Amino acid sequence: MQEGDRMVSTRPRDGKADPRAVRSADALLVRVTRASAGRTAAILLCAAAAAAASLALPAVLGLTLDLLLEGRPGAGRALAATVALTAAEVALGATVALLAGTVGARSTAWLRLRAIRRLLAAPPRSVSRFSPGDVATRLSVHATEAGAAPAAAAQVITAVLAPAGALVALFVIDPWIGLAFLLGLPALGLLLRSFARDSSDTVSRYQRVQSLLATRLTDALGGARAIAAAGTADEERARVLRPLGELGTEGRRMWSVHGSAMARSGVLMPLLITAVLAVGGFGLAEGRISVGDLLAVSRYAALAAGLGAVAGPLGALIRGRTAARRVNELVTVPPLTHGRRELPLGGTGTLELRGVGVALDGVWVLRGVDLCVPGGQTVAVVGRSGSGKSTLGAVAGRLTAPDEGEVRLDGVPLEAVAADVLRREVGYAFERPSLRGATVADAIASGVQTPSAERVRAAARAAGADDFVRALPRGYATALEEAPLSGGELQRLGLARAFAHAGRLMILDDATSSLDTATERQVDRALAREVRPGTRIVMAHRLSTAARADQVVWLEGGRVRAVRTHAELWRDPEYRAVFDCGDARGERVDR
Ligand SMILES: Nc1ncnc2c1ncn2[C@@H]1O[C@H](COP(=O)(O)OP(=O)(O)OP(=O)(O)O)[C@@H](O)[C@H]1O
Repeated sequence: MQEGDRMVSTRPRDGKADPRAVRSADALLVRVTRASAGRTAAILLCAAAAAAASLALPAVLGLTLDLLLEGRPGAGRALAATVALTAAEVALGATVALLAGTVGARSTAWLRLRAIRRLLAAPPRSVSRFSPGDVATRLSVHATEAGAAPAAAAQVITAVLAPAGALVALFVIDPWIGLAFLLGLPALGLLLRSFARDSSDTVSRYQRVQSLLATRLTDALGGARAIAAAGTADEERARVLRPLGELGTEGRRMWSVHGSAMARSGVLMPLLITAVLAVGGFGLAEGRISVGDLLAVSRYAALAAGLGAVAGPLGALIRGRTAARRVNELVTVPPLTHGRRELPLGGTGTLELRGVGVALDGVWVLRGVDLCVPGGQTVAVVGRSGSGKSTLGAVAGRLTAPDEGEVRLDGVPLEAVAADVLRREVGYAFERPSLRGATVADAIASGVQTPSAERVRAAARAAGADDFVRALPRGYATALEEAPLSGGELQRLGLARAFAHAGRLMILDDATSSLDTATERQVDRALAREVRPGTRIVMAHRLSTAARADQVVWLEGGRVRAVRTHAELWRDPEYRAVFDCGDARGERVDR
């Protein structure tokens, strides 16, 4: 395994959502809403006040008309009230839009932060089921949609308030008019229900295809060199773009659900308003209502018909809930747990594995591993590709937790050790290190503790990196992205970082594979003389590394086949075959 390994693409499940996943995602939305509770409450209040203003407006307008027609006093004041209510409606509407934007942005940031924290706290093997493209889509597009859900929920509630109030007003003006409107409501209810159901399904499929596209694109970008070398750019482009057809289909389906709901409500609502106005006309003819009342009825009917407009925020809420499920999958990745214990002072790094097993994707890749590495020893872990060397390295330093058994360092179970103590005392170097920091010096220094500039240089010298770093345009102060690094130089910087933070246990996972033999030996000597002494676990494919180690752990199919010195093991042709030296009996060991 390498640091910054490419993650395996997941193929998200299709079809109906698991009810537990829906409940868990809804709980996440409740938590995100609580985080912006004040602003969300302000949206509700302002929108409720805007609804109240729109409800009062037709009554005041009708009264103004009646006063003007009948020449009664007070028409001026009624007109002023009309203007004030209109202004309040506009101002409150603008405030709601502003608050909804702010709540959306804050909620999105909240969700992203939680998801990123959890991804970084989880063991790499749990995170590996999400590809980088999938994670990027969930954190960008889907977090934004989920972040818009709290404001959309508030808007759905308030979008119902004004129509409900308008319906009451219609009944107050004339029960027959109210009844006429009420008769059309079941059709509207059915329409909204079918919109919510169809919309949720299509949105879920659309979001899945979005992730698939991003996954394929990032996979292709990551493997650009291999694609160019293989001359398969056209096939790759076709592979990346293949889901576009499905995206288009799902997109069209999504908008056709939306459009047909709009069209149906577009027919239903004018019909309802016409029916209401007809009944109002009879009421006027029969003297049950005044001309001003009829004007108010026409406005209230339009307001009540605005119930159809709830489809907008309802659609945003549905998209947000579906997107929250995808973000929630990141937020609920089980974290790697840590304890609070210190390691014994002066411990030499004795490592014990007792009955350790690790299962990946339901398959045991390491099983029944019993090992005891005395403090200060260097142990080489050898075995064919896929035999479990990296997994053993990961479990030995609690980058991952074992599924069975226990790992102890200086007698303390690793799961009981505090996270900062663990990362201070257990260091890693990988085949392809992922460097962090603004400059080359920062990259070497990055870790739970910041070593001095002198220690950074000493570590770089020990790792054989000092010469090429000093040859860079600004030496150690060269910006990391401006430092042209070969594979071997990158590895040496990764080693330098591990050396600068050396604790009682250091795990070198194929960390010297790109170094030439002379440099590797020089690094090995410096590691013995200039770096803090401790236990070293070295995953190796090279004969020379195994030969120099105090002991060799020979892995085969996830089990320990033997633990002996290299010289002892060398007599076994099957061991020699691991190094492709099956016939090399008596071959000089490169020490
Ligand atoms: N994230 C993962 N999900 C599922 N299986 C995995 C995962 N990572 C590794 N494996 C499998 O676990 C087994 C052990 O892998 P591991 O990387 O430990 O082997 P290795 O001996 O270090 O191999 P190599 O020498 O090629 O680096 C392999 O069969 C591999 O396919």
